[in-house]
Amino acid sequence: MKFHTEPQLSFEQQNKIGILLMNLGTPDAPTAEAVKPYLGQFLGDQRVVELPKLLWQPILRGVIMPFRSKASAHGYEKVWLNEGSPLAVFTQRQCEGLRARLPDDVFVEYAMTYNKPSVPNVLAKMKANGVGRLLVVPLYPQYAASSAGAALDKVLNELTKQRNQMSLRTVSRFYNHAGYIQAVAAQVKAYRAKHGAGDKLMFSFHGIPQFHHDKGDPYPHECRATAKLVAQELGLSDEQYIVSFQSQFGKGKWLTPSTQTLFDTLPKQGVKKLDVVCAGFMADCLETMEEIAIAGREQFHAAGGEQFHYIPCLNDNPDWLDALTDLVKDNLQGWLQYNL
Ligand SMILES: C=CC1=C(C)c2cc3[nH]c(cc4nc(cc5[nH]c(cc1n2)c(C)c5CCC(=O)O)C(CCC(=O)O)=C4C)c(C)c3C=C
Ligand SMILES: [Fe+2]
Ligand SMILES: [Fe+2]
Repeated sequence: MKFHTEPQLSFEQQNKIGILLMNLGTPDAPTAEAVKPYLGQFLGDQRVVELPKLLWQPILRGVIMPFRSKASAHGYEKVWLNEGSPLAVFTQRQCEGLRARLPDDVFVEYAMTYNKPSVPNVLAKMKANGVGRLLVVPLYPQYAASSAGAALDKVLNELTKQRNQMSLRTVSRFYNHAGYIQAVAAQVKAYRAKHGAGDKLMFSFHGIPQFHHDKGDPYPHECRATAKLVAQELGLSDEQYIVSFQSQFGKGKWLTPSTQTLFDTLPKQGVKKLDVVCAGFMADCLETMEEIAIAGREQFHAAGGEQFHYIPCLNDNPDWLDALTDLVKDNLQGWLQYNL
């Protein structure tokens, strides 16, 4: 059947408000077997790798998936928590924190763009519980087609299959939301008060291919705007902070300056004490815990750096959960007041 059968609920029971938090997704276990299908889904998405399927799929399946899944699994092993993958653990805690801060009749869930919990399954659960009005919040403050765009695609695609389509609102970005900015600034301030401030504060954001931006993806502008606002909140001058882009994938040109290049060059330019904050990641994950806090630290010290401080992501920080609640409530305007 092209369109789903609707759950057997009375007309009056089908108008609940649902909040869907979204993040990228992560493997089920830190093993090559578990990483392989996850990478296949992720890198098979044309939002992420914009190559024709016929050209890319054989390279992905034949070369990338077998080799990269082994290398990535070693990385995941180093950061895996008792409860599971950090990204999944922190996203789940954010979901619980938001649920606790909203009225009981608002249905709060999270889904992942890749792997599980999948959008089709979570939306089916929401439908069964009477959700008729949906607010989607991808947990990426800065919009990139390859992150928030890919997440929203999954929701929009599911709506094309619903017989009684949900009313839909999306928060495609919140890079300048005051509560988010203040929560990041407070996190940096608290860390520096405890451990001392470095010579520079690095804002390291996940990179994207340069051509995505050239074709209209606003992502780097939003990253720089966030960094500027946080720096202002902290009273930092332009010389006291730097914005860079990490996690380059493949051989094409990505956004610059590259975080990994700066780990090599900054000590030679006299920056011996570096503080790094990954303000574009709402949850610590492989890319922050392994690539920055472990590999980045080693690289910085090998290049002559003396002190490397990694400032954790907001994760389940209550300031951030309060800000997320405000962001959600702002975007529910009208919905909370009226039972349409
Ligand atoms: C801001 C969010 C992200 C953007 C934009 C983004 C773009 C992007 N990523 C890749 C390739 C990989 N990313 C990987 C992991 C990963 N990426 C993000 C976020 C963004 N990616 C997160 C939160 C994570 C961590 C997931 C976890 O389980 O902890 C990986 C997989 C791991 C690895 O093998 O390194 C790849 C691959 C591309 C190509 C891209 C833009 C086009
Ligand atoms: Fe990524
Ligand atoms: Fe630009």
